[in-house]
Amino acid sequence: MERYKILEELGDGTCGSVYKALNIGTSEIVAVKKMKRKFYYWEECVNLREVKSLRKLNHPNIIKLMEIVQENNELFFIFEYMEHNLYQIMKERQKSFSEEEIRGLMTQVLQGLAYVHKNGYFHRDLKPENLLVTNNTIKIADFGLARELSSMPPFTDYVSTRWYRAPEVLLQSSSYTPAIDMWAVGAILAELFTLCPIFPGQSEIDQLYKICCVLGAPDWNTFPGARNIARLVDISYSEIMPANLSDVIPNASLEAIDLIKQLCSWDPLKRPTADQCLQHPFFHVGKWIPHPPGDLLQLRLSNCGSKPILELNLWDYGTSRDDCFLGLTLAVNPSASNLDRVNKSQCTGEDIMFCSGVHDQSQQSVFWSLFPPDHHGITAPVDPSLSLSFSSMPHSTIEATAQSAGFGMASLQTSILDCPLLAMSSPFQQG
Ligand SMILES: Nc1ncnc2c1ncn2[C@@H]1O[C@H](COP(=O)(O)OP(=O)(O)OP(=O)(O)O)[C@@H](O)[C@H]1O
Repeated sequence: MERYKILEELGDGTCGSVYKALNIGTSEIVAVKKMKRKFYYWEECVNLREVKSLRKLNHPNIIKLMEIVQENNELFFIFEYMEHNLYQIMKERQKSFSEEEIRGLMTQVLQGLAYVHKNGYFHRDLKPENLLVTNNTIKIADFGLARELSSMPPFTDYVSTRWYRAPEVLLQSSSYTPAIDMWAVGAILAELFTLCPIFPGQSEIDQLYKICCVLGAPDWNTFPGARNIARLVDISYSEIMPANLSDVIPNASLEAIDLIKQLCSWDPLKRPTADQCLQHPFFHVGKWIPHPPGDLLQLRLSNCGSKPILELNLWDYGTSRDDCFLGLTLAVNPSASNLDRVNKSQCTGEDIMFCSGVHDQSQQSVFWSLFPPDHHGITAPVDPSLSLSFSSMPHSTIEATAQSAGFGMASLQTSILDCPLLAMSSPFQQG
């Protein structure tokens, strides 16, 4: 270990203490986990769950185990270093994450988790402290409790931190599945919105009670073979009514609420897998438009304070000649102050608020513009303040920075119809 210079302690966990360290030879910053128990034989070391699982798992969203050092009956894991963990980030944050940020984080967690599950493991201790973050990258860490799917139940040993512990674990079911990780994902997703744990139980019984307060009592038959079912029976006698999840997480969209509901299902069989989650509409409402080579397709609405954020996915318009020649004009009635700001800051006299080419070849471009409703002959519909029309417009060179992008017309309509200020009105007109 003389190759490493310990710089500071990062965390003190159940199994080990973690330090930030410098690899003197390479000048690389690493995280060193010094295991608390002694290891006398190399076989003992390589048989550790953390070693067995991490040696097999290689994914951009899973923390990389770089080296294992056994020295003087002590065992050290050398990991790639990450600057923060999600718990610290949430604790220090003053305002909640935007849904776009949450989508970005959760997509990565789910991709990492899907990979873990596909490779025959489940993590069993997912919690914000075990999600490590550097810049915008998040990685799953602490595979100390990871378990091979093929290992035989019953899994009776300690599993997962209480607040993120699935009901079947609290009730000591005879077997656990990767669905226990999906429960934790649901609880973490909810917490990303509110910055508070959704089920902050103070004991195992209180944990079940807190879950009942949000979800209501479960079906008795959900947990056959659960050794602690009496715990739930006691609680359920108090006839707790389920809460409205939208009241518990008021800043979450309906899509997010639906995903959290599915993930936090009492019944493990009803929870979606990590792959299924990634297909959920929550991840497809406002996805980023991938930047085409050589161009930035950017629509900055939220920075101007306009509501709602309108997002269009150009890929929904296909690549056929007709599609590409179609200029998409989006006419919205933003608030006057927003409009002023945008016009002054970006458009210098033009009424086009935002637009962007896709490729350099103008004939291949699809672009959109955002107009105040009464300019250039585009009149606002009688009542609703949004209209959409297609027209062939000259290609503008005004550039805007991409803030968000991307959903198809179907979801645009849905969100618009949900919002009284933005009922969809005028029909599409092909120019
Ligand atoms: N690669 C890393 N880079 C930076 N910090 C890390 C890294 N690995 C772990 N940490 C920090 O150390 C803390 C403890 O690490 P870890 O969870 O691996 O230890 P543990 O003993 O298994 O803990 P637990 O009691 O949660 O099981 C983490 O919450 C994290 O803040």
